Amino acid sequence: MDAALLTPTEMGEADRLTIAAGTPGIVLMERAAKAVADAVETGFGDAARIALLAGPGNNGGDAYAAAAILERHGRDVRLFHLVPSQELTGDAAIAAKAYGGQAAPLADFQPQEFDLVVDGLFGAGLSRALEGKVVDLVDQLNASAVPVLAIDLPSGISGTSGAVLGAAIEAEATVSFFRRKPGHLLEPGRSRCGRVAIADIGIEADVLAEIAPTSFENRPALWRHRLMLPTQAGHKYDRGHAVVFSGPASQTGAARMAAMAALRGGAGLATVFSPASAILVNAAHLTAVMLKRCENAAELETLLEDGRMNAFVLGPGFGAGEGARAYAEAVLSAGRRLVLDADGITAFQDMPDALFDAAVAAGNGREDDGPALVLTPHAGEFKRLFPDLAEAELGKADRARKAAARSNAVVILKGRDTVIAAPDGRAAINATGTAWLATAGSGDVLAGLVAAQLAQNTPTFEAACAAVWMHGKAAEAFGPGLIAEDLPAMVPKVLADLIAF
Ligand SMILES: NC(=O)C1=CN([C@@H]2O[C@H](COP(=O)(O)OP(=O)(O)OC[C@H]3O[C@@H](n4cnc5c(N)ncnc54)[C@H](OP(=O)(O)O)[C@@H]3O)[C@@H](O)[C@H]2O)[C@@H](O)CC1
Ligand SMILES: [K+]
Repeated sequence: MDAALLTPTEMGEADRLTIAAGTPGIVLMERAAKAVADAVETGFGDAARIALLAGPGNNGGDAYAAAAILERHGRDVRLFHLVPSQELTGDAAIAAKAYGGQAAPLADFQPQEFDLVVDGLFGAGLSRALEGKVVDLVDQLNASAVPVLAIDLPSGISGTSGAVLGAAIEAEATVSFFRRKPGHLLEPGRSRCGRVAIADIGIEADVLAEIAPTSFENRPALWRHRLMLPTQAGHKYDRGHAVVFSGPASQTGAARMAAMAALRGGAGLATVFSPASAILVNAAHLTAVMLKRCENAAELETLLEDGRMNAFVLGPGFGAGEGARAYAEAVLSAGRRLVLDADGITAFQDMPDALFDAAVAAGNGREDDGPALVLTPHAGEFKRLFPDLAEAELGKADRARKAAARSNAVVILKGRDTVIAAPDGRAAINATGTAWLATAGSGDVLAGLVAAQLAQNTPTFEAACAAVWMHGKAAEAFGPGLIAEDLPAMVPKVLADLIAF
């Protein structure tokens, strides 16, 4: 549960359970405020004049309590309130009463008079879009060069979806409590948060068992124990056999990159299935990866008789047309797990139900492994299979969750904040990677890395999560100037770190 993310509602539940177990809410607020004051001291120690903005709820209460601590530390603080303190209720009212320092209405706030602004306007309780004077204030603050430290979330960011509701503060740093929220990791929330620090305010991890969160940060803690890493005694066939379908002669590179990634990711063997016309081109480039002719569905049926070929990739550079549909359906009905990417996804745009039905049929009896199908769409490909979900007012995690449930597939919805979702409702949000990953062929390598895990019998959701994480780590390890071919070569280093983990 280390990787759990809590939605604002779930965080409220953690709060409620902790209070019910005997810790008063004001104590939690004091601890939250202490964490905020500590973050001011460590991150903004030389800020001479500090403004704290207090909203109408407990986020504002945290601001009052932090102002009191900073003042006791001798800092020059001034508090600006959205509503008069007499209108506050509960713990926020207690904190406001205890603060005896300077306070003024928010209308008097001028960002340029300060070296640091602490944002306690809205946090987990944001329930609608910001409007009116608050939007003007946010715009003015963002346009100023004054750094902002956000309490819990930058005001205006949804903790559930990371969306900007009306307008949102751009923070340099954010202090949150107990566990991250999805909005800290999903864009644009992630960028608005700046550096995120999570403070322990005395909420015990055992509340998570009762809350049963379904969102997670994609970290090794989530899947490391399910990974099948090679053992000394193992044989190459124990590590499975990944197969990648090649496109026609003019577009074979994508399949080879995916196959190389499958091998580097730990598959015992990798084979490219190539149409006859592309055999020579593929042969000229392959060494460790093997090559077999696969001209049509009938030939595929025969090739599928080799039961050791257990994980398939279809789509990278495959080309448009009906061939992809027949191949995908054949692989799934033969009980093999399939990563469907790029052209493989597009091939089903006019008949997504045919794919989903095949995945449901293949998924039966696979409870231990999870779904037989992995879909790896970017936003445009996602829209081809799930046009209604692409347009619905949903956060990215819920969008991917609904797609996974509908298709009975693990869905990797790609982007800077890639989400991996399973039909059972779990969703992991990835945070590894660099801007350099947005490069031609990067997705082909990812598909191969997923297949590497599937070949090694890692359950589908964990396989997808591990592959996405490694893909990002490989990019981080390489650094600037990355092209897709560089990624497989970085995988050994990423695996070494994982094994040492
Ligand atoms: N959970 C924990 O463990 C702990 C939580 N702590 C802290 O509590 C914070 C959550 O507090 P919270 O629930 O009071 O919500 P908060 O973010 O202050 O906002 C609610 C207020 O804003 C209002 N409002 C909403 N949207 C609005 C809009 N667009 N425009 C205008 N108004 C709007 C809303 O009005 P209403 O919707 O009721 O009409 C209500 O009055 C959390 O972020 C953390 O900082 C810590 O103290 C320690 C432990
Ligand atoms: K805030």
